[in-house]
Amino acid sequence: MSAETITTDDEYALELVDLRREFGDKVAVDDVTVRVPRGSFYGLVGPNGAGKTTALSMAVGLLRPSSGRASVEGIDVWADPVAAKRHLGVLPDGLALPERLTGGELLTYWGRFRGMDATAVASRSAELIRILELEEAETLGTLVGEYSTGMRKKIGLATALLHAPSVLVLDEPYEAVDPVSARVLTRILRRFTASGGSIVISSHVMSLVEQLCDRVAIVAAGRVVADGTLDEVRSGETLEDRFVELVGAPDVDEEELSWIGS
Ligand SMILES: Nc1ncnc2c1ncn2[C@@H]1O[C@H](COP(=O)(O)OP(=O)(O)OP(=O)(O)O)[C@@H](O)[C@H]1O
Repeated sequence: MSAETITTDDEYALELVDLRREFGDKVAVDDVTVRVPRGSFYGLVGPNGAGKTTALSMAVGLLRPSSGRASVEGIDVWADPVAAKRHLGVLPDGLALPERLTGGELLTYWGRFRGMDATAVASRSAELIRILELEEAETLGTLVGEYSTGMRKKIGLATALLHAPSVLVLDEPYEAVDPVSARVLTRILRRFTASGGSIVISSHVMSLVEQLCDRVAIVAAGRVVADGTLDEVRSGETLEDRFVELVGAPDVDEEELSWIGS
């Protein structure tokens, strides 16, 4: 799998500028600016409800921003979504999949829908299914609707990779994935960046982000509270300590929740 060659001079694979999204009175994403340099492995971290999924959804053309702009490889996602999406592989949150297809059928459908050549779809699908350890399910004719949570995540990743995009945007790619598959996934993602591709992941697992990402943004209450290289953001601490320091953690007094276990 090699990342597609990009001809634009733009130095950013993904650029979000003053992105904002309101839901009624709630400001979910509050003028967020994030720049992902080409070839980087970028981690977006933040507590539950911080606005990560909302920001990423706007970045990839799934959710219209209230204001601001998003571009992929220099192409405005909302002005020219078809061109921008050609460069993008996306694993959205709560991925809706055709439930009545097997994993292999889903990849075939997806690849052909994207206008890929049938031979390339067949060989890449078989490779992805084997590498992501979905072969047995395929042999048994297991439908995607019968997949476990982790298997759904893996077939979702396969759809994101199939057309060899240059930018991957993956919302919680490791969630519910077993340790063996996680290693495989890490190998795939590392190879992707080594061949020039760019990746943005959201994650709650700080150790994983420290291990994988060279750049990080911490998002809290819809705003970026720190961003830069991993070392800049950590500033001599662990990412988890820095995260808790910036985001804050509520105290739990001795008396509180005393009914638990009573
Ligand atoms: N469709 C929606 N309608 C109303 N509010 C929404 C909608 N989607 C998100 N929100 C709100 O926007 C805020 C940000 O949500 P978002 O899902 O982006 O957070 P997140 O950082 O991805 O959280 P998590 O880590 O729990 O997945 C939350 O307060 C959420 O309730």
